[in-house]
Amino acid sequence: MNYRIIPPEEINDAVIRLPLSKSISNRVLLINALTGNRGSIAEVAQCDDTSAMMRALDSAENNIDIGAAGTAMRFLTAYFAMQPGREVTVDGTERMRRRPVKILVEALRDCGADIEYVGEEGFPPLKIKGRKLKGGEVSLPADVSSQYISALLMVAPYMEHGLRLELTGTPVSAPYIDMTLGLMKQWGVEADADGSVISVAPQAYTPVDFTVEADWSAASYWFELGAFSFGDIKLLGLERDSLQGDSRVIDYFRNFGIEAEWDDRSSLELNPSPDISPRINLDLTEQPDLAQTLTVTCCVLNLPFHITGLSTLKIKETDRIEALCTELRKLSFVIDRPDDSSLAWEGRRVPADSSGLAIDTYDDHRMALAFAPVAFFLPGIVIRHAEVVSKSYPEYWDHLRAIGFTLEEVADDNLPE
Ligand SMILES: O=C(O)C1=C[C@@H](OP(=O)(O)O)[C@@H](O)[C@H](O)C1
Ligand SMILES: C=C(OP(=O)(O)O)C(=O)O
Repeated sequence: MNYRIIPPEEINDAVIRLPLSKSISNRVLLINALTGNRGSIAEVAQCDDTSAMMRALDSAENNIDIGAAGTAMRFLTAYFAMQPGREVTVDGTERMRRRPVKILVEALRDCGADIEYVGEEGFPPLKIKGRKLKGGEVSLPADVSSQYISALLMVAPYMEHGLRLELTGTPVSAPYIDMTLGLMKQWGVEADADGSVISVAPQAYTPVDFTVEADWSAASYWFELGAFSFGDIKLLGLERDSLQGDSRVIDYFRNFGIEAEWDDRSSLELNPSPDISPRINLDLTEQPDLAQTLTVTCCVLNLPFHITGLSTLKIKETDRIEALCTELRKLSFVIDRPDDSSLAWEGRRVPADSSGLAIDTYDDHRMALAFAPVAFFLPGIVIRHAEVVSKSYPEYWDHLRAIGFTLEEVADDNLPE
């Protein structure tokens, strides 16, 4: 399904109830499963990645398909490894088979887990024979994915000797580790974080009642739209003292003239102003999921930028560095890659590609989510495979329609090659 996007003339008093956080939801589902599902969770995010998690946790089958959900792949590998008597094969999409898990598998093996690679060494699918894990002292590189660390930490309380995890290298996505530790604490499990060492003693989670907050990564697309449209947008459901590192989007968008003001605890008003920074320098080591939003925003507002901390982008739903450079070039922007972990733009443009207005999304929800607001500058821009947003934000297109956007379905035959 391809959508041609026609924006309304202006956006006035838009009110958006954001989807719930998929990262929090997938942790809460896992932790609650470890309590025997005795807690009460009001509601979790309803999207592909949480459905994959719920299906896997409910399944008595031996073959578990987690689709494209990175968190589900990593968290469930740890979960099934510590279920004595359970034997499963965990697999996912073609892309999931290219997303590395070796660091996690080796750390779990060090804890006593029995995990084999079914195909290529270092990648899913994984054959897991569950058993009681011993745990103990484990050292692992923290500069590839924080999800390995979150996975180990969440199951650590049930290891015979607990876990003393030593992180080496410069950690990426650190706020997601804090989110994990914060949620474990709400379920009554204490961890001790001391510099690069995190220790969890043997203990058990206490079931609790929990409400999941809205998703700050999803909020970023509305900040972007606010910056492009100059419209008033109110976002509902966000938590002010959030567990999500992507709440830094508030600070980042001040650069683009967006002042965000809390009406009350969970209602955030975006007020655009013309007060825009002439140049953007950002380090996104802690907020990799904002990379597409921020890069696209800089280009469209014609702001030269240097964004660092992007080393993990190549192993996400697609190689996001490659995808961004290719698609932004279609819109005329020539992006530089000073090194493996940064992107820069100094204002160089070429004539827009003749296939110009059709954006490829590469099975990556964030490509569709971040490029759709560009319609405000380029009415009629097409987002190919618009259905990809269901990974984290299935209601996105309905939300755009509700504030006056027109979305026309376009057949593949009517699009450039
Ligand atoms: O733990 C999580 O919920 C996530 C951690 C991050 O991944 P990495 O730690 O692999 O960067 C982030 O990109 C992903 O969307 C969600
Ligand atoms: C990277 C992402 O998700 P995951 O790694 O969980 O697939 C994302 O949602 O941007």
